[in-house]
Amino acid sequence: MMALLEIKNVSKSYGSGSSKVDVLTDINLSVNEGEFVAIVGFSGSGKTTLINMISGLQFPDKGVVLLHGNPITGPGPDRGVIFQNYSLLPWLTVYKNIKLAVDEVFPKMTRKDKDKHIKKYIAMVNLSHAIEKMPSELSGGMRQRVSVARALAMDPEVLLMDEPLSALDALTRGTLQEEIVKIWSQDKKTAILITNDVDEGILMADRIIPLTPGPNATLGPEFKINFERPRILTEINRDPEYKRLRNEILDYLMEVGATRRQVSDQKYLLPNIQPTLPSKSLFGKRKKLVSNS
Ligand SMILES: Nc1ncnc2c1ncn2[C@@H]1O[C@H](COP(=O)(O)OP(=O)(O)OP(=O)(O)O)[C@@H](O)[C@H]1O
Repeated sequence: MMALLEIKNVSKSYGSGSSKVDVLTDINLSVNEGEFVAIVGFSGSGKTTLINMISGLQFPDKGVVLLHGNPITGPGPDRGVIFQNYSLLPWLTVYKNIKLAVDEVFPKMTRKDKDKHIKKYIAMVNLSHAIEKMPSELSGGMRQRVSVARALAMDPEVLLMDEPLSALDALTRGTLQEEIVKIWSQDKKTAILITNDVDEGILMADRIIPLTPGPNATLGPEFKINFERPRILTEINRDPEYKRLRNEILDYLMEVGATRRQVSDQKYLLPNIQPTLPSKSLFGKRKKLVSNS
């Protein structure tokens, strides 16, 4: 069987000359239709870069990313992305944020069907009561749910999730984890989840693949997650196999993390430089350098 998605010998760097950083090196991954794969890794190791190359927002320097055997040339409705930062349009209601995406993917759908379709996904993430609200009137968890509903309403073949739940409180996070898995299994989607949370990976995925720390981050050995579905967190928490697996993955991550630190400690001596911020006084209120989207 041909894999739905194939990443072959992919490498990606940023910058050039002496400031060149080799972020990802020789990434190989093959994902079958209907699979749920979680990639866990350290912050800054290149997880977002990897997901961007699958979604078609960025391209490899070396190697290829194939979908159904064809190289990915850009973003497409076959891949739905759920980002970490919601990315909703602030001037549109919940309904209209989702409608905008649905209009784009299903231009021929009748108004009535479209309305039904949009409302179905809003109900699925339990936001029917907030359908006419603006993003500014919603909590972070609710915004993230809109973003989940929007990605699902586009009915993509592959669901790409870039730490979609990391900004949420534990309770909301747990609910959304369950909702995403439920929809994935009902709608027979293929899912790739990027996360820094091993427990999240164990709860949701069929396989966990670690991304080693950068630079030159690469995918490590895979860990199969064989717990029956539906998985109930409180139940698998008590399973000795859960503890064993969790420790095995964490041990692996710590080991590659520690090795990497040793290597980089020897290699680079970082100069002790304080950044100069464009503020009036060094001790005054810091100016906000980047605005949140
Ligand atoms: N456009 C860019 N130009 C230069 N360097 C970049 C660019 N984008 C990312 N990087 C660098 O590449 C590395 C990997 O970034 P990336 O965002 O893919 O990592 P990540 O694992 O998703 O990080 P995090 O977990 O913090 O979100 C980082 O060191 C980052 O500083």
